[in-house]
Amino acid sequence: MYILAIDQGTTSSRAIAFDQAGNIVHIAQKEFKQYFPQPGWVEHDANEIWTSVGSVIGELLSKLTAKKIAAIGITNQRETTLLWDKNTGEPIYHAIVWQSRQTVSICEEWKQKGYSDAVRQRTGLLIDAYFSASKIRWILTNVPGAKAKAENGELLFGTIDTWLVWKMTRGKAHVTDYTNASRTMLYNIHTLQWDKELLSLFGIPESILPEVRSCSEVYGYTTAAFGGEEVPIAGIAGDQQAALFGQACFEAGMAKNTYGTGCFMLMNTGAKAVSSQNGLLTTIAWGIGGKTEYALEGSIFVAGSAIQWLRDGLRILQKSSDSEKQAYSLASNDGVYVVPAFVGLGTPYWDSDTRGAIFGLTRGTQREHLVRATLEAIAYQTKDVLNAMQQDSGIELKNLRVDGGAVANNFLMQFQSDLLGVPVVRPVVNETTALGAAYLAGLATGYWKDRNEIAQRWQAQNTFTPQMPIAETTKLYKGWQKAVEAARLFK
Ligand SMILES: Nc1ncnc2c1ncn2[C@@H]1O[C@H](COP(=O)(O)OP(=O)(O)O)[C@@H](O)[C@H]1O
Ligand SMILES: O=P(O)(O)OC[C@H](O)CO
Repeated sequence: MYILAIDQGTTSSRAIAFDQAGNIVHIAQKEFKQYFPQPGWVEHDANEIWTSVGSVIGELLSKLTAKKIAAIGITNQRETTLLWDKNTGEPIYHAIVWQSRQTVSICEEWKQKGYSDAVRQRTGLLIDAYFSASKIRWILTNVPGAKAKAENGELLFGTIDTWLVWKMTRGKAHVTDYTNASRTMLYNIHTLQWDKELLSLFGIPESILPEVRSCSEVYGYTTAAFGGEEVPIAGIAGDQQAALFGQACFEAGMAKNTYGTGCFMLMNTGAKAVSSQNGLLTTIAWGIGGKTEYALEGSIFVAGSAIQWLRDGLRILQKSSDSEKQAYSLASNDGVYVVPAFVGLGTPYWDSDTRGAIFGLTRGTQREHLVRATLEAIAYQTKDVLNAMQQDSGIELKNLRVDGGAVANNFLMQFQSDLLGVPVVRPVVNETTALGAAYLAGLATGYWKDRNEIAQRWQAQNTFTPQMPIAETTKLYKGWQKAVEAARLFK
């Protein structure tokens, strides 16, 4: 028997079957369309997401058969917001993606009305277009008839986990989990309830919200998509929390960084919700068996997507992986810095208006410099986040567990370790997000016994240790800080 994880990410959907040892048995992946209706807006068609998920599940079932699947775990791009008609099941607007900036003015208004403290204290977040609340508000305001339908109880809201479970159970379950709820800006992470006061301030009716459940329990059973097999859907977590779980960061003080489209560093803070003074988010790591654990999170909006920009925008790379060789072809960045603030800056700046910039160009600058500087920017942004994290938690990081598409890049990993001054550890199974979701589903159904069993299975594939003299990394990092400061002046 296997556990099936569905990882519904920003650019692609994956289905992965894991065996008892936590190894990948089969994997299927499908990209889907990104919509950019206006500058700074990012949207998805939720039906296309569902089709892509159906297609990867179908591909896997053609190899495995549904009878061999013991349970399903779901993990998803977080915050991305969808409203659909309860009766017809049709979305009333595209899903507004986490990266999208179309609700910046709504957030500005909420800040001016003085809601920031309440939001921070109750949800652990800051008011930003990143989170679901302003996206819901935008749809209710801008889609004709949406407000009336919502008030009549005819609309349902969901992040993508909710949409997938609803589709897979044919509308029987309208649920989410603590981690996804904690990214809506509507959920009180201390009392574990939708916050009625925030809902009323934001004009969002509670009737559209899903029921919030733990991360590891049976929410419902599949129907048609599995050839009629009733397979339990038994784990849900937002992708960054799932990766923290898949990396077996079970002790307070353990942290992981995922290098995908963006970069997300989460540190487990145990039963304590640590509030940040340095632009980090306080969020739910997971809630299992009546116990809630928390995390501090630093969110970097542009990481791997800056490499995609080099490839598809500037067209100076053929493949993302070519970036490693090009970076290594230079002995240094020769003073060139790229600030990839394409959709503003997240932690610790939370600055929606700054845009990308390049500094330090000379007549001798070559494309390799841009490639190297872009990779370095991913590592510098991670250092910004870790500095904030160490200050807020008072914890000195012992090592950083890493995962995501861009960790294949050895230049990036080595530079990251040099810059942070701690070992950077890449695990054998890089699909930690899916693995985390599989573990949550497997724990709920007795496929795995407990977390100890999982922690023992975690294995390092490669450890990068600091090599560069501290004087050099200090100088490089100062250059980055100057570059960010200068980029922020240009608005
Ligand atoms: N060798 C590499 N070097 C640098 N970046 C890479 C490399 N391979 C993949 N990437 C980047 O990693 C990202 C894909 O990672 P993935 O974890 O699949 O992202 P997501 O889950 O956000 O869709 C892409 O943005 C891509 O540019
Ligand atoms: O789909 P990813 O891996 O880019 O992750 C997106 C994050 O969940 C956004 O908060």
